[in-house]
Amino acid sequence: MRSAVLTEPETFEFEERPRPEPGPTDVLVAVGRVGICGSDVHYYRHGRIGDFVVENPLVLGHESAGEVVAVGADVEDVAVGDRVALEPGVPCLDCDACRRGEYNLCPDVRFMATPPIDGAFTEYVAWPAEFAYPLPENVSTRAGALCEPLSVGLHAARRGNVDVGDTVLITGGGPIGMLAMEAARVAGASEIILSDVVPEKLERARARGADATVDPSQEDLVERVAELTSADGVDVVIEASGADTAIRSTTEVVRRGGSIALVGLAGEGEIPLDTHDIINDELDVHGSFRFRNTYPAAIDLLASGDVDVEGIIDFEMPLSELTAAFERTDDPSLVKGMVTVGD
Ligand SMILES: NC(=O)c1ccc[n+]([C@@H]2O[C@H](COP(=O)([O-])OP(=O)(O)OC[C@H]3O[C@@H](n4cnc5c(N)ncnc54)[C@H](O)[C@@H]3O)[C@@H](O)[C@H]2O)c1
Ligand SMILES: C[C@@H](O)[C@H](N)C(=O)O
Repeated sequence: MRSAVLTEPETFEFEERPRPEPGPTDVLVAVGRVGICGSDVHYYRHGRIGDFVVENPLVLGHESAGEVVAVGADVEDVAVGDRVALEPGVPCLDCDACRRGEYNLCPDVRFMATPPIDGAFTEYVAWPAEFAYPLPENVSTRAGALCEPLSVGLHAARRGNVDVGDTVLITGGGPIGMLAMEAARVAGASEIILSDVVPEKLERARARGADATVDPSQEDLVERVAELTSADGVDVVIEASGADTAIRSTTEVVRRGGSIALVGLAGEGEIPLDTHDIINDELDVHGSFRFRNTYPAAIDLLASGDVDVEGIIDFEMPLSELTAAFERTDDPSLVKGMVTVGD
């Protein structure tokens, strides 16, 4: 099979590799669509993200879906011919975190495209059947691939305790912010404000249902949110930009007793937050790391049409043009690039 392998920063080489053999509890999937995530681009540019260093050639891509072409002897719930979305993180299911149900916090998780685990920019992937979710007929393979960033958004909305009638501010209108917006809406938010510094992203957010948008490079975010909320502040902030200024402002734009979900990763982890605000205003500040138990909900929401993920896709390019596809994601006005594999 043909695999696109990151051999050094900014270099993909196409290698012929043996098609993987599914183990007894695995499915073999002919990959159909793979989204390009910011973390893929970061590995492509820099060869590392923090302590995760690409030391050996690595296949990137962790937002994937495709068709099952073989199943292991013990697989019962997934069949050849099923189209499936692949959940990219496979935890040990035996440690304390896994036993608590917080499997996204498993220290031994094997996560696609996180060194040394290969991802999905390749023709076939063998993956545990438990983490391959069949897609109903009315959910496309490309939507299935985006169950992954949708899951990040769903988990963030859960971590932020978004409730019916809430006003929610989402800072950052990249794929995660856009899909956190979908998640907040289905969780019951009645008003959603989205901030970004790129005008096209704000336009896109309004077209996708944001009630108001703010460009913090042009206007004061705290003042604008105060205007929009009659000075109370929002019930929930989902921080999905990773920008220092946006992270700092979370405690100022949220109402007393409100909640903050921090998703965006800043260049440096240490960012001052006003602890007096957090204490005096009884703010709930939650980290939001990847996701857990979200794929079934993501697929149901796609099947019912309650959320849209395909509308964030700006372009599709074939695996053979992977370098050009990665280069294209540099355009700040674009939200999501998608790679087609196979037919
Ligand atoms: N916690 C997790 O599990 C998790 C998972 C996926 C991504 N992430 C992180 O979430 C963040 C968002 O991911 P993405 O893929 O959407 O990234 P992205 O870079 O595509 O989007 C970030 C957006 O924030 C905007 N932005 C920049 N400065 C801003 C500011 N001051 N205020 C508001 N918006 C601003 C950018 O214009 C961009 O549209 C990244 O930091 C990423 O590393 C975290
Ligand atoms: C969750 C996933 O999308 C993210 N890029 C990560 O590697 O953690």
